[in-house]
Amino acid sequence: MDYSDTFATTDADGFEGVEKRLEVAFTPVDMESDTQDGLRLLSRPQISSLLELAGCTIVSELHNEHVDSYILSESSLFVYRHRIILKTCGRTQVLQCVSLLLNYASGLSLKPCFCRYTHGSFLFPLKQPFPHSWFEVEVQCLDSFFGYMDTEAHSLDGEHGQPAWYVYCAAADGYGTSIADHGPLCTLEIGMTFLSRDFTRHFFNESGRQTGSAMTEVSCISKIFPSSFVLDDFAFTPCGYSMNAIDREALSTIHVTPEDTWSYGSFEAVWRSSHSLGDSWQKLVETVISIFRPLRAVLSLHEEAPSSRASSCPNPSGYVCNSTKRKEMQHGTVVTFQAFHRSLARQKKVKDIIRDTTEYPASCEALFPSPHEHSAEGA
Ligand SMILES: C[S@@+](CC[C@H](N)C(=O)[O-])C[C@H]1O[C@@H](n2cnc3c(N)ncnc32)[C@H](O)[C@@H]1O
Repeated sequence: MDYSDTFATTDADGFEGVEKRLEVAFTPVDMESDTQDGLRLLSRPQISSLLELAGCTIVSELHNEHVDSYILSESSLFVYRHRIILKTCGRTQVLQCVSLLLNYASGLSLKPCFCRYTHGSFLFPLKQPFPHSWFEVEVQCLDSFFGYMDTEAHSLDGEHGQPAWYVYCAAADGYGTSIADHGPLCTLEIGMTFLSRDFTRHFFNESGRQTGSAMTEVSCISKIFPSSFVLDDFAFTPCGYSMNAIDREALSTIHVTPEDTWSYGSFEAVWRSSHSLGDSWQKLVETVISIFRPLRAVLSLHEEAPSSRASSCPNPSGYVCNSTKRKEMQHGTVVTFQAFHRSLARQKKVKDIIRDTTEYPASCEALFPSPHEHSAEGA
């Protein structure tokens, strides 16, 4: 089928789907000043001011007893009692809001104890605004806020030695030992480029009448989540899709940029696990990749309670792994990075690959690592 008449684009210069992800964890200045709600006491005007500095706005929201979840014009925001995760794409300037965030947190008697900043290789790096075109400059900017902690920055190589994943971490003294108290977190991020057209065709909405939930169903994204997750999905006009899903403290977020020339999709999941993960997250990766069917995918797993054995993902079916890196961070957490590409054996023609109609998995119920076995302490 020829889709050329169906597809539209929103930006003749190309949309940068690759997100910049900033996570900051806080601790009370002293025990007396600790509150039940912590960062969740930030007012809507305060949140809007932070987002304005980054260059985005709220388009939808969802709340439960642990987390406030927002879909943004450019990706997502999650606010927990002691942790904030802000993920933005396009030409947003996520680091521009750090100063104000620390200010607001200080007003709530909270001080930062951990920061992690990550992103994949941008599709259009030189179109990124300051300080995002160069990782070294981003690191300088982050150090200006968090440099008094233990910091480290790494570029992890993908195919042909090209940097493919960037990670910056800052941790206050004692953060490593406090992980057991706050409950170790696992964060899985997958970035996928050149998505199958059979997948991306579901995310065009020129009439503005398509709903996010219809896109979630028809694309099979709904199959990723057990029924315990509450989904908030949003269809952009004329194209594009974002979704946040929450289940108690666990979160997941998916974003799709479907435009042909710069198609990009991302999947993220954050959950608590003080136990060995088994192979649940690996099955989840297989499922996500079988639904998005990208030509290339990069994966990062950040474990606060790393298992003694290396946690890497076996090749999803039809894919080859061309890079696996494991980095032990100073404060005891571990990042595993992997890069995959579609197997050459299946690459008859790029045209055939992007039109491939591989069957979707029947159901992915119960693959998602369960957050229920862990404490209900705020993240
Ligand atoms: C849904 S957002 C999410 C991008 C995300 N980081 C990803 O993984 O692709 C981007 C998509 O929505 C489209 N879009 C439409 N209106 C938009 C808007 N007002 N702001 C940002 N993106 C918009 C973009 O062209 C693009 O296809």
